[in-house]
Amino acid sequence: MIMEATLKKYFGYSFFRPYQKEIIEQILSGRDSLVVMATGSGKSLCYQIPSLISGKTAVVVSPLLALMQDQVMSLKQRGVKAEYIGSSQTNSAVYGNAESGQFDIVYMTPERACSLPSRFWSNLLNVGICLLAVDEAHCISEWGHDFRKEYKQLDKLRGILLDVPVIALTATATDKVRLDITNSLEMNDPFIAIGSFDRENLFYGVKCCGRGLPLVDELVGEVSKHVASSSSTIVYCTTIKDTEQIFMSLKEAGIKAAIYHGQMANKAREESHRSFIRDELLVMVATVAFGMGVDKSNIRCVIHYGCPKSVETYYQESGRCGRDGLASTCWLYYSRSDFAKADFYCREAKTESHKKAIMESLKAAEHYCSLVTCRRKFLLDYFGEKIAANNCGGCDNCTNSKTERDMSREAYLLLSSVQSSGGRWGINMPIDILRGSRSKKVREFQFDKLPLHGLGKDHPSNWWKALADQLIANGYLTETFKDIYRAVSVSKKGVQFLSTATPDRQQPLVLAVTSEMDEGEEQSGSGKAAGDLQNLSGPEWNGFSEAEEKLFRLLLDMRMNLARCSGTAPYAICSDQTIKKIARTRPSSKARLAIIDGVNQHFLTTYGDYILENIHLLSQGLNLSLDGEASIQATIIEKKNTVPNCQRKLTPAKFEAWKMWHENGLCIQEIANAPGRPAPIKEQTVINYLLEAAQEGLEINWTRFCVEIGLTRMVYEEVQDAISKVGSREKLKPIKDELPEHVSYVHIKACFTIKDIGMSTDIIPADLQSLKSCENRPEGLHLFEASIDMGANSSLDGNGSPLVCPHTVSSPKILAGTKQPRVNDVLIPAWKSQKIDVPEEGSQIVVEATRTKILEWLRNHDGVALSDIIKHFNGSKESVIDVLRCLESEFLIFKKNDLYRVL
Ligand SMILES: Nc1ncnc2c1ncn2[C@@H]1O[C@H](COP(=O)(O)OP(=O)(O)OP(=O)(O)O)[C@@H](O)[C@H]1O
Repeated sequence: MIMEATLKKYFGYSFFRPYQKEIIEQILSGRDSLVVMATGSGKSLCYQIPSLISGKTAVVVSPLLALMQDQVMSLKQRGVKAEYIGSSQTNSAVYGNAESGQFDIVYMTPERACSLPSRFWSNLLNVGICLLAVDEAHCISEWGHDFRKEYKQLDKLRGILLDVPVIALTATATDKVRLDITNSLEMNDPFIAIGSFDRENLFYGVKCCGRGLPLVDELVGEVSKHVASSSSTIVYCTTIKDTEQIFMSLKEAGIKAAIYHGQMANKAREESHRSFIRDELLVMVATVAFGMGVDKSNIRCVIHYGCPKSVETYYQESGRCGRDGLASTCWLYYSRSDFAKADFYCREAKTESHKKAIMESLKAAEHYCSLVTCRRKFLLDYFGEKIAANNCGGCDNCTNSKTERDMSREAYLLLSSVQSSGGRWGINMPIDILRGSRSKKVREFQFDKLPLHGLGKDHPSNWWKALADQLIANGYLTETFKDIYRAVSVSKKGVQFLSTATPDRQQPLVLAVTSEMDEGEEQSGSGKAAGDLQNLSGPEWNGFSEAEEKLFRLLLDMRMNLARCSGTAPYAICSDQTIKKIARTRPSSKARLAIIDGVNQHFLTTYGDYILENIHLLSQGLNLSLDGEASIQATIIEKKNTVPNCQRKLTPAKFEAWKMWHENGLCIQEIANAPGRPAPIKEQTVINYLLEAAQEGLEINWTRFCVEIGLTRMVYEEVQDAISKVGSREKLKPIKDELPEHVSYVHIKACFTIKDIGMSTDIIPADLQSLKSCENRPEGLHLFEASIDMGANSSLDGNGSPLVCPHTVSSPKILAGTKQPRVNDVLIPAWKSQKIDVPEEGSQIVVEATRTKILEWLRNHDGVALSDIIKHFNGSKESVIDVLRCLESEFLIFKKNDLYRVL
């Protein structure tokens, strides 16, 4: 319980993401842990929360000072006592305070950690260390892509910090690297958590500058689009020269950008970093020296200018956008000449095997560039994660309509040319032969005498290279490396193809016409991708009205001002995601502001009043009502298909069930027992019908549906966790086995549907008690009596889950002297409220519901339902709820599983 309370208090979140809770539990129990989870998946919380719970210091080893400073800045904005020890630390008291355990979290580099005197450690041990975290732990391994020898020496600390659990964290680690980490840190039976690498909110796209496309112009256009919408972009270049060139091109186009590379002075680099993370400059043009662990959560786009050196680095660098979970884009711009940079990348290699590893990495990155299939699938596959679907809907290859055609003749020519030239050259030689080159080499080997010579003149060289990529990807050609040189030969599959072919007849071979091949076709344009991004962002933001969009922008400006006044970065105050939620719900009180995801105690107490005042004024100016979630919910629903023309795929029984629920407003239970049926059907069957209707695109008021089946956001998160653990959705049973009893198959199926049709989880009530039931009724239906449910209109589905029929409840007994509950009052779901026994008039002494009294009473009771609180305070429901809301917003109490507790 304390874990959730701590999460909300300091970070403002109501739910843990997959694995976070288990990892924290393991660390708190003293067990070493290795965490391999995607960039932005929330690894940091795993070492931050244990310290806040245990009251002991967490020591975090992190590779870069800039990264530590960012982390410390963000943590301070959350009310966490954090500091770093390092050369740029200007506060001389930090060292002493750290040693005496004054901080929750202390950051330091590996060099610093290994050079601190043993007295520091023994003093800190005396006051208490809860963990030693090694962030970016792949730096330990020579097999990792950022090897740092200082990381190798961290094992020294194990001898000093006896019994202190070590947690190593990284976003990318192959099996070899994982083993290196656990061995090097002398981990003892570590708990290993490996999360999914899928970043669902990221769109992946590649652009190639075949046909002399003005790539830089294209890039400038893309960046200016993001600047226009006030969002941040990183452009990664492979060389300092490119970095300067792109920086200048942006400047010429009037785009202000920061620049960052290794030849700049430290101070200038720091200034660039600072102005980018504080949103003073929205674009950063940098070499890959920039960004390890950059914490800025609102980067909307990462562009790579030039093919990266490996898939690992690409995944990590591109993953720096969209850390707040909002839709973001990763573009890779490359030209074929990038593929000839092997010697540039190999210059650091000291051994043959290292050179080989670099070449293999480069080959994989090139493969990513020339893919014609799903890019997400490729990336996940690369990290050993299998997905069944071939179309992710979130990459250029899956969203652009692909042209395919039979290329058997061209394939025949290329394969023959490779074979005739002996299969020992790179792809350029066979292509030169086909294109009729009379170069010295061609003549020297008499390839100009081959019958194929000149037969491929019709296509430019890059056309043939694009075909070669596909033949390699499809296994007709094999590419091997010798030193930094590559050789292409015909594979077994290719030989088979050739053996059945003649110059005039070949077996059909249908391949994609890539942008490099199709000269008449437009390149996959950024305009298209922008549309695709909308799909990724989910319906919640598409439901923004113009006025709400304006409010969102104004609130971003307000956050910028707050950040400037507080000397911090805007994202450290709260994420864009949280601002969007505020713009959407427009809370009128602190209590309502507090329940928004991302709003923590520090934020509420420091900025709460100011923000509420602004929301009030700005909403008034824009003619927006406060507490507007319901109206937005309606907008979202309106946006969905309201015309039930999807009847076509539903059987009459299913469509009828949907109509009864949606149009006639009957609840699930009523539909199951509808008069006129020869025999009642199971409620579970009705639910399945409704879910199928939703999948067919019919409108469903999800909030109402969730209330009826008892699905809360917590249950949804639990189901997502279970899916991650099981690793597949194919079978329900293993997922159900991972879940607590109260989560039924019905819940699991509903979660699947919500996710599959791309609904935002915001439509799922955070808790059922605080729902305003009438807002969830279909338009024009007012069957619900304004009443507290005292009746027994609850029933169980096939799995023992409560089903609630909110509007078929009996009238409550209302105490004289208390106010009649209004339409918008809190609904107590039937199954929760059955045991409420509202006292008869005058039968009890009235206990006044004041802050102090409620707080004191809760202190003496561990976990109390709202109904029992109301009962104790003599049913004076309205004031009880008001007081509870206040106490909740002040983080004095919290609610979990519908029970109130003191924090
Ligand atoms: N339980 C949660 N609910 C909502 N947001 C969360 C949760 N946990 C973390 N986040 C947010 O997700 C974002 C990324 O988290 P974090 O910085 O910990 O990622 P990370 O895995 O350490 O990434 P990297 O590998 O890049 O360092 C942050 O903005 C963080 O506040």
